[in-house]
Amino acid sequence: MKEIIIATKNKGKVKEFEALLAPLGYLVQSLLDYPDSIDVEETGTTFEENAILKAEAISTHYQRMTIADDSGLAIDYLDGKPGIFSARYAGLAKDDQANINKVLEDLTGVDELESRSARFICALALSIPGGKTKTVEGTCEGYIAMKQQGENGFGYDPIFIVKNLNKTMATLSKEEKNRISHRAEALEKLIDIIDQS
Ligand SMILES: O=c1[nH]c(=O)c2ncn([C@@H]3O[C@H](COP(=O)(O)OP(=O)(O)OP(=O)(O)O)[C@@H](O)[C@H]3O)c2[nH]1
Ligand SMILES: [Mg+2]
Repeated sequence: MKEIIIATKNKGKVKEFEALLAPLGYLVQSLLDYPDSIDVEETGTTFEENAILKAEAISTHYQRMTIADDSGLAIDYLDGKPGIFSARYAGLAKDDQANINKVLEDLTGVDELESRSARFICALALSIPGGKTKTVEGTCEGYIAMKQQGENGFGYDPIFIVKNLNKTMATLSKEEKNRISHRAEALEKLIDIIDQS
């Protein structure tokens, strides 16, 4: 069994990585399995920089192959915000509902769906002890809904309308989300790199 650590404490991400990697024969662990793990500060200025910081710190600490995910929502009308600050947009508490409320408030009066365009971005970094860190990125295009809908997923999923599907990410089953998400796209690219190395 190939073992891999996902350098995250986000339960929503962990579930998605497990669903995507287990069928490929990976035994997935995360920082939820290591509650006393080191804290890595996200001091980078891009998703990619933050993913590298998290992946390298954890792979060095545990001497194991590690993937880190830094991701978020970029809204065109807000010049790319909340961006790398997506998890803490409404404050340090990382409260998904408070973050959703803040985005909906920020877009008050923006009534055309076309003007509410946005994308999810996911940067993944793969760090293998003694090796050179590799990075990839995936995106998922869509629009910010006028109100939230759906219970599935996590984060901003209830207000993110997936382009072409015309429904929010939180109304998709986990299999559907894992076919079209920014995370799935990035992970597909990363698996190709792992297979070649
Ligand atoms: O609706 C969503 N569907 C997604 O698929 C998704 N992916 C990311 N996000 C948002 O972006 C933040 C990441 O910030 P982030 O990469 O720093 O992660 P995090 O702080 O939650 O955990 P960690 O991995 O750093 O431990 C998250 O908290 C979410 O708010 C998403 N929202
Ligand atoms: Mg984080």
